[in-house]
Amino acid sequence: MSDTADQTVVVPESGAGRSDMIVLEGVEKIYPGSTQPAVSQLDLAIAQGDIVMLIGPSGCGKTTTLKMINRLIEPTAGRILLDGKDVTHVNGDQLRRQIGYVIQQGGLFPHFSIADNIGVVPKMLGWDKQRIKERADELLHLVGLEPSTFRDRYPRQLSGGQQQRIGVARALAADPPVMLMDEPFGAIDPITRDRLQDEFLEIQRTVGKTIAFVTHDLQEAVKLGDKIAVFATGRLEQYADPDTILTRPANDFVSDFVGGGAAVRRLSLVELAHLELHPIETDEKAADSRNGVAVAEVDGSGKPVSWRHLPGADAAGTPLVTVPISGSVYDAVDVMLDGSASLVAVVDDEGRAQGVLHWNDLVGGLRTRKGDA
Ligand SMILES: Nc1ncnc2c1ncn2[C@@H]1O[C@H](COP(=O)(O)OP(=O)(O)OP(=O)(O)O)[C@@H](O)[C@H]1O
Repeated sequence: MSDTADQTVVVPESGAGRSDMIVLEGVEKIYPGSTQPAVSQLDLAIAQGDIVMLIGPSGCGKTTTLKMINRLIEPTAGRILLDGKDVTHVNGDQLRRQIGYVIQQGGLFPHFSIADNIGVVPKMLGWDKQRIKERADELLHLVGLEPSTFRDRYPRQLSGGQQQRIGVARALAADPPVMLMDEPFGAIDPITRDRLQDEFLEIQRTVGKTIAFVTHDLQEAVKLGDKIAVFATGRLEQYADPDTILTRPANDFVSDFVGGGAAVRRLSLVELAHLELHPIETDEKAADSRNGVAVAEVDGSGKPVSWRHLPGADAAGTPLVTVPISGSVYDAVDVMLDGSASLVAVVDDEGRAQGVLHWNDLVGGLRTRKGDA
């Protein structure tokens, strides 16, 4: 293609010992009757275990790209390799059994029970009934839905968020190495979406799939992506990790697309577990001998419920809000703004206090990271 000279296509370096699981080489799609390619000369390599977010304006070719990977759409030119094997011309039906696919609103079969929806691919693969049933229950557990409550229901008896969880479970059923996700959380309200994203990351920690994920939402791309591929009409403008996309956009298009607010978006890349937190004390007696330490009142299970003492502030007038240490600074800011609190208690998985983050720390914390970069 003549216009590719200035096209920045950065093939990511694979981590040590990791190979590229999905490789697109010179892939192109020209729809019948169209003169312009919907996707043009696309080179993209996705390393094993990575989540790559495909983002860009409406009509730029994200869904076309995704569907070429599982050959729901046939490329007009180029090669697609899965785990090193050229799959450009293998049987499409067989290929799709090895690739999980999740679409908006789950795409569940309305007349199939939840267990049967999850079991669609295993059934096609000839698994026996008992194995399919056990797998459905295992996956319901994994996506946080109680099997005895949900396995015999029908999709219409589930909320949008629950249907989306089933969509993920169904895609994982035959344990495919690769998952394609087309705006899976697009039709979900923001609070549920946030929770589904957290659960999705948690599941990914367990299953370690290689994932191509289409989204419209830059915040979602930054939160979930190991890498982000930014598309303009039919072509890839930048392919890099979220921090690079936000801080070093490759060109004006990416810069305009990212827009303002990059500093706020970067907050979701700073993990609370990596910050030095202020100490918190929950034992009043121990705290008596230590000045300058926040002291929280705890309930019977050791979870902080209110402030007893705050250095330099009125403990009685300050609400105690908490954020899990697995979260990001973005989550901490969200909790503080939501609770009108100038500080937040960071808690572990059991809800026990680990430390305190102050509103005033935020600027300092980010400055440190910027200095590192
Ligand atoms: N079946 C089709 N026949 C002809 N043109 C198509 C077909 N499907 C998509 N297109 C065109 O190809 C281009 C890319 O579409 P695609 O759906 O891949 O974009 P997208 O980035 O996923 O868009 P959106 O964000 O709006 O979902 C668009 O111009 C679209 O009109």
